[in-house]
Amino acid sequence: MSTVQTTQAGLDARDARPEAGTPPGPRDDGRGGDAALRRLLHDPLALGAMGYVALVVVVGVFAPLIAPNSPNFVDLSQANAAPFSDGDFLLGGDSSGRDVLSRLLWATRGTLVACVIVLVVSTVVGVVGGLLAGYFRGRTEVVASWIADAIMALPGIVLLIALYSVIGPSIPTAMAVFGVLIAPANYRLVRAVVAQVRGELYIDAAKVSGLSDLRIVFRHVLTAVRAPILIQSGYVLAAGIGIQAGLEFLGLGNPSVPSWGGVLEQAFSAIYLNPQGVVAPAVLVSLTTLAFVLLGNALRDALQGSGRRRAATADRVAEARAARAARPSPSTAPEAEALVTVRGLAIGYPDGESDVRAVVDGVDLCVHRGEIHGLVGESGSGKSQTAFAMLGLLPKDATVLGGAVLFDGADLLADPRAMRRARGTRIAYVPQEPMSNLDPTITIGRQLTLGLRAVKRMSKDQARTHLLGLLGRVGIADPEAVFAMYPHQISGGMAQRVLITGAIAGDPELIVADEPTTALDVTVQADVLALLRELRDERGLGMLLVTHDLGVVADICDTVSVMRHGTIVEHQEVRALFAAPEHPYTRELLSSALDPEEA
Ligand SMILES: Nc1ncnc2c1ncn2[C@@H]1O[C@H](COP(=O)(O)OP(=O)(O)OP(=O)(O)O)[C@@H](O)[C@H]1O
Repeated sequence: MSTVQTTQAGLDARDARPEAGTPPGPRDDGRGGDAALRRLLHDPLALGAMGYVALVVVVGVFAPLIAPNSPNFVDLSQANAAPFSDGDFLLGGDSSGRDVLSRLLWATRGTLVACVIVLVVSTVVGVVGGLLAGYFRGRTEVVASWIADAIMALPGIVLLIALYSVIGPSIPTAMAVFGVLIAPANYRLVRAVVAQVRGELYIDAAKVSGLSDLRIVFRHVLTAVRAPILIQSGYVLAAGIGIQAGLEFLGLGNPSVPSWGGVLEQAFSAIYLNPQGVVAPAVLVSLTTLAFVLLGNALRDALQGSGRRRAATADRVAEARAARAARPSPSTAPEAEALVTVRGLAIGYPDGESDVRAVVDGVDLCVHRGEIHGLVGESGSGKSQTAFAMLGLLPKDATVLGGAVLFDGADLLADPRAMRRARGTRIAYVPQEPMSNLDPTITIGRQLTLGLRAVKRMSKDQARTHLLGLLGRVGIADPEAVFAMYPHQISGGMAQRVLITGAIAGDPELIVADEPTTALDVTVQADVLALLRELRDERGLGMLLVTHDLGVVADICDTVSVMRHGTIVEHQEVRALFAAPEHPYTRELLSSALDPEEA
């Protein structure tokens, strides 16, 4: 593999891609940028790297004023003089008697120009290509990807040497060509981000509002690639320094123009006469490359959230937990005869740089056998987070700040093994979006069988017979046919019945259903609710039903907890709640449900 290919592979591997699912751009508001800058300015390595790069730039710009001599000034008495010897030249002289320090200072300009050329060419070619390919897809993407693959297949260093024979010693041209050679790294990065952003609903909304493709690309899509490209730039600059110094070292530069690689090559030729001579140019090239790599890393950490940030958040989590533990604690005993009891549940998420925001704060509730308990409240009140905590399905960045989920004598939050044992067999889940919870690549029968056999010892045939019976029970007219179908071949209502089949297949005692009818049309909603009620009656199941719909609560629930801003404001039997709501928020909720104009 050539040097350029190696560099390119390195650029790809270092991968400045945003974390999966979170293209930074569209979510970057001004505050995000400010927070990233603050993080950068608090990172000592980043500060050191930025300080060093700033120094190099200043030296490059003011080289004529700073350098003690002109780069081609000769003092033969200083030929091959060692650095810091008694002569006039601080870093000694090269084999022609020229001042090494002055040559290095003057060469900084050429190096900076070379870096800018590589950066501009690789960014313009890569970003434009990636934007076009990722946004328009189809033939544009096929052609652009073919060109990118072809460029990546070129033996870069050989090409640059061959170029020398055609254009002569022109480092700017060679660096422009090098920019094109590494542009595919930017192209791939941008194309991947754009392909992801393109599917977002706000892009569809922009199209519908009549914005032209060009404006959508510049206003919405380009912002999404800003951060990854910025991160990649550090690595591109580092690669540019290495390649420029390499070409000069091979003697492919203009000998009359001073360069770091040229000084290194001269020192290397005279290594037996003046071994220390190689140190200064080698250190300069290495330090500058290192500074750009560190800057790239620091930008990545600052823009994507760093370990320091996580550590700071961990401190705040510990503080929040300690503060909660210090409060007078409610009972930690399970409710008498309850199937599951939630006590003082508190869940937090990182907020800003180092804070933790509680989104569920001291929730108490319980569900008995044969009871359907509704958890109702406005959007964002913390209903789903409560349900996810009971299932051990909280997202990675969520933190349990306190509380317990007591089930069969164990606290499922404190005992992950008990949670694993209970989930799928004794506690099951019915999700909101039936279609997105079925794997489109395998048949309904296969995924139901896989799920069932993961929790129950059964042969494939036994599982099939059991599942076909259940599919019939949940109202699927032709279970055999549906068993062999893929998810896209069935309707949303059927998909929800399939998921309910999966939930009851392990014979659970508790079902947690998160808005199980929200994604369905009204008649199918009624059928699914009736099915859940029948299953409760038949099997004596306990059910926690998360919903924002008071109609659903009135239709199916026995008891209800009303949630607002992460806490339960009222707990009642359903009839009592509708007849005499106690909390002002419940009254507000009921009146807006009865009067849709107000809602
Ligand atoms: N991954 C996350 N990171 C940060 N905050 C989150 C995350 N997931 C949820 N939240 C926050 O937690 C709060 C409660 O969310 P939750 O999904 O439980 O609301 P909900 O009551 O179920 O509402 P909805 O019916 O709209 O889903 C919200 O303020 C939400 O912004």
